[in-house]
Amino acid sequence: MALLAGRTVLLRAGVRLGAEAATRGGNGARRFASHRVLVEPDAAAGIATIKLKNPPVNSLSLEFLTELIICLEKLENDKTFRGIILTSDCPGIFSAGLDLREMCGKNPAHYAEYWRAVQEIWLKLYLSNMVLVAAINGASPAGGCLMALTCDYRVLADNPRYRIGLNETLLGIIAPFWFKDNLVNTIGHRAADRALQLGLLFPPTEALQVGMVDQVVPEDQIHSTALSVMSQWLAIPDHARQLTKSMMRKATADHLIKQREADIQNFVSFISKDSIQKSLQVYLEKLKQKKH
Ligand SMILES: CC/C=C\C/C=C\CCC/C=C/CC(=O)SCCNC(=O)CCNC(=O)[C@H](O)C(C)(C)COP(=O)(O)OP(=O)(O)OC[C@H]1O[C@@H](n2cnc3c(N)ncnc32)[C@H](O)[C@@H]1OP(=O)(O)O
Repeated sequence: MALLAGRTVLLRAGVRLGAEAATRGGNGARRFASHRVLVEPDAAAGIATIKLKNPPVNSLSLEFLTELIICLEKLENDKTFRGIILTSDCPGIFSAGLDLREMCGKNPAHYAEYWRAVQEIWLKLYLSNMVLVAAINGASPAGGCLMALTCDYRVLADNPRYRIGLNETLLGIIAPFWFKDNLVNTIGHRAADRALQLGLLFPPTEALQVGMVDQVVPEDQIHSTALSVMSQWLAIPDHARQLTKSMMRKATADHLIKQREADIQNFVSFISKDSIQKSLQVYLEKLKQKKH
């Protein structure tokens, strides 16, 4: 069982906590990994590296999100860790964002369950007491970008194929208000207005210019850079940094928390529309045909 949104929910079949590997790392720290979320602990440094491993593109399926939520809960409750580096185990892809198959051809109850999990992961990441550094080692569209935007610092590997942004309009869908709020808080209103309307995916140089990421580094330096950024952030006393983080983020998170059920209903009715289903199916089909 896992705690989702203050309520206890049964994990869906296939997401079995019992399937985790729990071993001890070299430094004695407990290492735990689910199927798709690898955690590499460095207890001495107080840092855990989370590697997303849902090949081929780390799309955020309900099962993957559930595993990630459980993993974050565990780390948040483990006093050993003060910082998380969020990165990908899938070469060239940070995350392709929400899994389009969860939003196509399913029933309203499924859409509602899925959207609650999307809200939950965002709240968990955005309000985390730990320092979160995104080591973005691949393409990061839409929900992938959103995950990175929840972090306290973003390092992007310098590869023109690694584009990042909220491209929802290109799919004929709309970034929800809390995606928008997170982006506005990061790059400012004017740049967010343009980026959201045009569904812009920024290559590294432009992403840095617009403030979508904080640093662009050669690919082979991404982890060492994330570690050095982390040590700078961890040098700040936790209580002062955490209260400041909360002061900066609480209003944005509360905006969603207060409207959570209404946001789910909005999503379900929007995504259930025939026209939206058609757009998503066409988009998925285009992705599949790209290779042929
Ligand atoms: C009133 C308003 C109220 C509420 C709100 C309303 C609306 C809700 C808004 C919902 C928000 C959604 C945010 C999202 O995250 S939507 C997802 C957007 N993601 C994308 O656009 C990325 C699409 N993917 C790509 O661009 C490329 O795949 C990528 C650059 C990531 C990788 O390219 P690469 O060439 O390496 O791989 P591909 O051959 O393209 O893909 C491999 C297989 O993976 C499948 N795939 C890719 N992305 C997804 C995905 N997001 N979901 C599911 N499946 C995905 C792809 O089809 C290939 O499959 P196969 O052909 O191998 O079967």
